Amino acid sequence: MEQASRERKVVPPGAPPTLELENVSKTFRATRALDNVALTVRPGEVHGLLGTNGSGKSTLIKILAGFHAPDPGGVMRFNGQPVSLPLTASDFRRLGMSFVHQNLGLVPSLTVLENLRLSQIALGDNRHINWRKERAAAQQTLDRYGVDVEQWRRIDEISAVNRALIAIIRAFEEIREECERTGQPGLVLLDEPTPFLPKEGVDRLFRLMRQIADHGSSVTFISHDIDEVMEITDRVTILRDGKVSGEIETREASRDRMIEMIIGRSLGQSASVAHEARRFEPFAEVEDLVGEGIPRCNISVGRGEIIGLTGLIGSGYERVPYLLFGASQAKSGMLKLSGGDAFDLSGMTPARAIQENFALLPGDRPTQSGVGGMKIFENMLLPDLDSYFRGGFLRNGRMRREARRLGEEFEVRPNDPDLNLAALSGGNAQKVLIARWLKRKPRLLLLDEPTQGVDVGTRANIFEAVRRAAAEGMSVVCASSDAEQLAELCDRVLVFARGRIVDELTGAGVEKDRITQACYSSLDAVTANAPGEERKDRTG
Ligand SMILES: Nc1ncnc2c1ncn2[C@@H]1O[C@H](COP(=O)(O)OP(=O)(O)OP(=O)(O)O)[C@@H](O)[C@H]1O
Repeated sequence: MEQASRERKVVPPGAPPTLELENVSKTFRATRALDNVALTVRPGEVHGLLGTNGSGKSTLIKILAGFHAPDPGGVMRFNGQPVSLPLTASDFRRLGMSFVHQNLGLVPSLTVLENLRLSQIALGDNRHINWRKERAAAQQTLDRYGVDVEQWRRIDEISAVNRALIAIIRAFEEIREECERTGQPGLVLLDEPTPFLPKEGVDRLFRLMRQIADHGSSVTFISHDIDEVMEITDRVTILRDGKVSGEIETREASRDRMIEMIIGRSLGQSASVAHEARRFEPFAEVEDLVGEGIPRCNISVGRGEIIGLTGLIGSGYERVPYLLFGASQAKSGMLKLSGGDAFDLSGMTPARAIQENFALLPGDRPTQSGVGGMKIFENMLLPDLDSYFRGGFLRNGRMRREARRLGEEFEVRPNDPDLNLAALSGGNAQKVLIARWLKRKPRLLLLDEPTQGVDVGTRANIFEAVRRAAAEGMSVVCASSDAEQLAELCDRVLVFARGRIVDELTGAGVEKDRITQACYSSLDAVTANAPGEERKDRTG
């Protein structure tokens, strides 16, 4: 991928770093989340903060947001001025820092205008809001960043890309006035803002980040996507087990070197898969599935086959796993299994699906799948509780041992079955939930963005575990917007547009660039094919 322009405009020579941290540590009971961390972010720089799941990235961001107090002894300077730690929750704005957290922090039921001007409105005289003035200010902001969104639309009505853009613009606007007042650069910290976005959306976000950096402020960017990191960052700092394990200029690092610095080993060949077109025994036929956003679709899945569902955001592919599991109600459709069983999908429920030994790993795992207040071992073994009862008593010891073994296999850190799920980092919580379903050996595994937020090393392990289970006969349907992930994992990929399957890639056609290309040509295909469903078939 081509690197964006590295032209700088207004950074005076000899300017101090925007942010400097030294000896920052954070201990949560037995966990040393950060251990004497040092971080330097220069003015006008896009700085990547990388590391495996649980390496301490979010903890560091939360210290800067005044959410966590670090252990005593840490040093912080902002634009060369000492800042005393811990920060309070209002310090960051005064200093000129703002944040975009993973959930973007927008209010879905409010309009673009209200979200953009929320803090100004809240700080002003809210007995009389001058909407004409607010509208003009919001339009000026949108124009300044070249973003074309209707400001009266509610946030939940606009695209995922535009939502992310609005969150980033708002973060930058929050610091702009302070920076103009002090003449000092500010810092926007982005914690994985790009998941789920198609390539074109990521490109727009990156242009915006560059625009911010070109005006002398800095951006700190957390991501597990190495290609994105290579494309957008100037320099990266890498955390491993709470310590800084490296700092490097991006242009001096190859992709493999970067991965090695993050996971502490080379990925080897495990992440690639040979794509010869294979034949599978039939396992399931989905016939005439109709549901919200899906006018009609038919899918066949072989026994042991891994099929990917993809398309541009909003094309409907992401709804299919939920409709098959009964987590969203289908209007009609049949699921026919090769053994002769047939299910009316309009009456499917998650309880029925679990009874049939189907499993669903939803995309929004923290809220839809795991129970944060329950311990790791309870979360892992929840669907199997029956098998751990003896004489009316739950055999906690056996459950803990099993959970620890699974934790080792899936590299959960820290591997302590008695911790609450909520105490794990996002990626580690995901590993627990993936382990939970794979342990059950489901007949049909339905995945939505299965390795979202999971680091590159663990991602390879998870794919290997899924492939192993598929080799033993488990069928997999995986919805994902990540072409690279689909190419690594799937035997066959179905491309959706406007709720219909418009393309099918098999064999050598299951390749990152071809998948991306198929997503972009999908809209033409649906226009040409509508209203029927004649899909192209590409075996490459
Ligand atoms: N509130 C908490 N209580 C106890 N332990 C915590 C808490 N928050 C984080 N930790 C622990 O601190 C360590 C660092 O977690 P952190 O969330 O910072 O990792 P991360 O690098 O952001 O990971 P990911 O890429 O998965 O988001 C982990 O071992 C985690 O379990």
